[in-house]
Amino acid sequence: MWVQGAELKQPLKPTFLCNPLNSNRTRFFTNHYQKRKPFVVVMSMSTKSTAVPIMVNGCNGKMGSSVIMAANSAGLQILPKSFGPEYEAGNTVKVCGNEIKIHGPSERDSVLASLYDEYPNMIVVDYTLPTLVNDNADLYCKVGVPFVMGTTGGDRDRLYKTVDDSKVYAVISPQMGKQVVAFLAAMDMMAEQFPGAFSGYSLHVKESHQAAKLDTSATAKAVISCFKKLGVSFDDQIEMIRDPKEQKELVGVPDEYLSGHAFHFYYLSSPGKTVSLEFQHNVCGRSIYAEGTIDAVLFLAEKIQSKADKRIYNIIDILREGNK
Ligand SMILES: NC(=O)C1=CN([C@@H]2O[C@H](COP(=O)(O)OP(=O)(O)OC[C@H]3O[C@@H](n4cnc5c(N)ncnc54)[C@H](O)[C@@H]3O)[C@@H](O)[C@H]2O)C=CC1
Ligand SMILES: O=C(O)C1=N[C@H](C(=O)O)C[C@H](O)C1
Repeated sequence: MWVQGAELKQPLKPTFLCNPLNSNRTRFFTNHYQKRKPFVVVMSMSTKSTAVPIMVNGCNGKMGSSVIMAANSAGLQILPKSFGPEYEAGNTVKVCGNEIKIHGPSERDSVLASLYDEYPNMIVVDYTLPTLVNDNADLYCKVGVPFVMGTTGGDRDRLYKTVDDSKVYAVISPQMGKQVVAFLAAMDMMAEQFPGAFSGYSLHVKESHQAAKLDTSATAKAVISCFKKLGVSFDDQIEMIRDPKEQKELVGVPDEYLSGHAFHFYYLSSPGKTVSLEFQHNVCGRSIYAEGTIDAVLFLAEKIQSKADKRIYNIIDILREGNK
């Protein structure tokens, strides 16, 4: 990893962008990256390669296919079966050169049990739908197969309880982008260090995601909970932008990323509106999450091998251990 500083002539507004030119690298830029000299942090994806077998559920979705592409590069073994909707059951799809058979909801249990029998060191990666989170996690826990849950939504308390009760190893994170998670962790530390520091301030939050995203940003909700600990009152709705025309015109999403982006804006203002602070983290494409997911798989494989006592992890655990 290398870090290069550049003189900042305007206040720092952290903006996160995937570097579209190189899927294995990501960059932190100050705001308006096209116009200003960047303050750049470049991180290379882990080069550690191991043939951990993974089953990617939702393999032909945006995240599923990005994970498979990253898994190919990392040398993981992609198992040839995936959960999908009933109407796709029996189809074989080709994802980044891997032929994968889709299995519908009615055959999930037997397919997973026999696959786990054949590949006892397999790990499941789940990027399906918010409505499937709990049913899928229940099944992974029933069979006893470790998993990485990237899918957002569902009943999160129930999810953690199921995994905790089953003692299955899992990484659960609605945000797999390690650099975005680092920002979230910093917010959390700020909230712990300075509870109430923004007492009386009001907050407006705007998020833009591809039109197909069904739920409100889980990341925005996590950032808001930190602001609340800092004393900010937030009884407003998160402003969700799902219309591609607005995405281009209001928040400047590049055309090529209308189908896959995550832009987040947080506007804080003091009582009387004499002080304002703004934060944003903007991601184009899926590679940041796919790379974080591969790191999560490798991390989990190590934890399983070392028979770690702790069973449930998040991306902050991975960031911490990766930085030792
Ligand atoms: N944790 C993270 O960092 C990130 C999480 N996400 C979350 O991942 C999830 C998927 O996102 P995308 O890939 O963008 O969505 P997508 O719509 O492109 O993919 C969804 C996939 O689920 C599959 N699916 C539909 N019905 C199914 C069923 N009954 N059983 C199994 N699979 C079924 C679809 O065939 C498709 O492959 C969403 O919850 C999203 O919020 C997305 C990006 C990053
Ligand atoms: O669906 C997405 O795209 C994303 N979902 C996650 C969320 O809801 O926070 C992470 C990121 O925003 C992309």
